Amino acid sequence: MELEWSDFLKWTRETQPGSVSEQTLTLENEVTVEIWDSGVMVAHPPKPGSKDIILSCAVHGDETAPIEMVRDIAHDIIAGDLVPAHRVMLLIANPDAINNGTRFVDENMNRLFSGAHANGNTAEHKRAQKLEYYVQRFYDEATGTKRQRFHYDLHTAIRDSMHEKFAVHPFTHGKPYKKNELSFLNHCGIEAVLLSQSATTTFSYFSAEQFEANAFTVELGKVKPFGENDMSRFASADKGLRELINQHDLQLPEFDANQLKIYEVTRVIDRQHEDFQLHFPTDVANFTPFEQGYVLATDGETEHCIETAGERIVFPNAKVKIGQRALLLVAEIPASRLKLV
Ligand SMILES: O=C(O)CCC(=O)N[C@@H](CCC(=O)O)C(=O)O
Ligand SMILES: [Zn+2]
Repeated sequence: MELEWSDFLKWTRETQPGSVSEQTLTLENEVTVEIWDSGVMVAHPPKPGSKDIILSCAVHGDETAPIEMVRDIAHDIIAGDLVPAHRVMLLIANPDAINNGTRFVDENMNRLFSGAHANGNTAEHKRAQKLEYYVQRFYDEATGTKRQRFHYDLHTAIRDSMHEKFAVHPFTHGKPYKKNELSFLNHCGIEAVLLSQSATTTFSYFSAEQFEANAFTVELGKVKPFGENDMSRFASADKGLRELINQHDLQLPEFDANQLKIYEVTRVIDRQHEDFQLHFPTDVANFTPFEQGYVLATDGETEHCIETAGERIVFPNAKVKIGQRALLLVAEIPASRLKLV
């Protein structure tokens, strides 16, 4: 399949990952664009700034709004309308799942990073391994000192949410949270940050843990089919990410704790039995609180209840495979409790 530079998403959807030879194009503005694989584009100006920025989408194939955002960013770079000041990698992670119109084909790709891809042999396992390699290569190929690494893994959620836009901050293993990163998320219209308290096998945790990248899973709204997204609802995130790319030294307002809700993950409930049921309807939004004692789920003989007042539900999903996360419980904490730098 001949590479269609002007329609990276279409070409990606028509091309099998792993079947592509690398290609390079130098634009009139002297930005070099490289294609490393289906869905893998790297752009760099002749004198890149200090940031190495990764934007990924379609780790879940039916989360179309971020795919449209990344598609348009790729298009605007190729057209010369968005001129990167820094090295940028754009990833369309799971083209097969996009074509299938589903979250995944065989295996949830966002459970296959940090080496978990070694436990199976599906196309998603192989692609996750390749994506890890591309991330490593992208960060390793940077030259110059004092590099700042970024990875925004863009998603939309299955349910409505009391915070339409929120980010999951991968577990820091005790390292402090960065005020300028929280400010940037806020600048992108993110209303809440959820602090993960354990190692995971998500894409953002991989980049944060392996490469000390400022990496986040960013939930920008609700899953909708192509053509049904109101892109005006994604405008702040789109603007912020484009500014990160095309400004040498993006100036951000001071971190304002009043502008961002902070939640800590209090419990991760993994499905253990075939007989797993959630005891609230599908239209209950993420971050909804329940009263103490409410039985949220039964898993075989086990009941999962609200243990402390103020606990809220996030990402409930009774259909996950046994052993995978079926529900997160979170609680709001004051920003004053955070170790910040
Ligand atoms: O809406 C849902 O239930 C899932 C949305 C989603 O895909 N969330 C990510 C979060 C990843 C993280 O915890 O960093 C996922 O479940 O993979
Ligand atoms: Zn997702």
